[in-house]
Amino acid sequence: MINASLTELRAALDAGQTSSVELANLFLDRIDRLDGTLNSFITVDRARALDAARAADARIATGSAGPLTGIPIAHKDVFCTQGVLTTCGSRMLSNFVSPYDAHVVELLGRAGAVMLGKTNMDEFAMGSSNENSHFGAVRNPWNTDRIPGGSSGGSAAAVAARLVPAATGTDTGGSVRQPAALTGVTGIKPTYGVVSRYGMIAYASSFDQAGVFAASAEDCALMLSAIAGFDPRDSTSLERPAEDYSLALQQSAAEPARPLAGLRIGLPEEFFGDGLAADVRAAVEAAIEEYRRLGATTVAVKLPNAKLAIPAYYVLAPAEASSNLSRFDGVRYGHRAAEYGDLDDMYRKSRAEGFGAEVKRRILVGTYVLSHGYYDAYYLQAQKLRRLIAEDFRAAFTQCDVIAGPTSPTTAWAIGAKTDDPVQMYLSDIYTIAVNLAGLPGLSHPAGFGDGGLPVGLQLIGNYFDESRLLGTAHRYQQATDWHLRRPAIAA
Ligand SMILES: NC(=O)C[C@H](N)C(=O)O
Repeated sequence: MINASLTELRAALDAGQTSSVELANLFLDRIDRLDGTLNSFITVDRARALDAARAADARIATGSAGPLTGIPIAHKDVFCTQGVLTTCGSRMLSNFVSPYDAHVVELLGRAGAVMLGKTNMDEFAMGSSNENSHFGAVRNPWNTDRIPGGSSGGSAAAVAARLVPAATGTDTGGSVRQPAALTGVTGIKPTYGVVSRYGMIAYASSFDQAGVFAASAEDCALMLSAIAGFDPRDSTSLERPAEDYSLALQQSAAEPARPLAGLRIGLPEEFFGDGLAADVRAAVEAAIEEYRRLGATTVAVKLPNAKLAIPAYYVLAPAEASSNLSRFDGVRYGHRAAEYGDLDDMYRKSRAEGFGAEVKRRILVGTYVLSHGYYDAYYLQAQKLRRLIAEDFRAAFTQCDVIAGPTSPTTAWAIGAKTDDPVQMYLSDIYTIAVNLAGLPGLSHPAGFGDGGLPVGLQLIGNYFDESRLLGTAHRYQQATDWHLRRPAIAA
């Protein structure tokens, strides 16, 4: 049961072969047993999970279950959960209990999914390795000396280790796709505006987008269908009719032996240049060969400004973060220094104590690039680069339907290997961040293994609102391959 797909779990629940309470206990017991090593959860709420599971079982008994009713899930600790701790991986919010649910939490709750707990993450989603959490580093289930990627590393590691069958994440600059790649699971970040940001603690609001992790594209489609759709409480939520992303997966192919016939895959030369590790390149090229075998054609495309994505992002995201994080002042909620003089001293001490080093670095950078005299030189320039990068993708999509390449230039590195070098850390998102700058959807799926048996991910990038095509493409690949079914020993 621990390796079952969401569809298989649904069938087992509906047939009475298992119950939601049984499933919740099964996965909660795994968390108890294994998460001491992985540290993928910040909060586990057994009592609440079992209450929700009992309610799900009652609903299943009446025949009114939806696709996710009774299925255990976990939420990244960036999503507000009423009555349950929401820390965002920070000391600043280590005592924060939200008075309301995030939109994503509300929708999955309404669908009857059973939240087991909240997953570990880089503080305020700032990081690419999950070493920036106030609650300690998360370990990669494939090799516990390695990082799982970040910032949604807790969700990715928990799904990879089968502590939970599916989980939510957020992707501001790669935070769903990169950890999905490094832990060997499937993850999708939809088009900016497809999922409401209401109740998702803001980092860089023009980039922040919720996404999901699961073993397969098929499972991700079920999760994404549950959380996508217009929400008037988020001003950037798009007024589009809700989509059922599973439908695209069910369509039968005109040519069964070549189910991807007609699909044009763009391969950007910039994604296969210097800096790409040989083992990752080999796995990704083999996966692309498989795509060709399935009927797709490949075409060389150019993203000439993609190399500027990291510098642009690391101006814009900190700028937005410096504004968003100004709300954490110790007055209404969050950490407040125990001793202080006047009000300014209280602010200063509360923020100095509440935020970790990377968060402080970004607040400083963000404040600097927005300041008088530097705004034009940095912030405005970065906005222009953002436009150029989006324009590159627009041009590429006149030649192809999806873009493919590696998700991450390397496999998971050793814990501590990049903590002293923030630029090296930032560069690990070299292939993912351009997608956030453009607001496009992106997916990462397992595509084999590199040196040391560490997972490699392949990234598929789609045009705006092409989530169905991304999921459908990955699904065809997964029907023909079994990388997504491989599990680390911890899940055997
Ligand atoms: N939040 C993210 O998407 C992670 C990205 N590496 C960052 O630190 O900003």
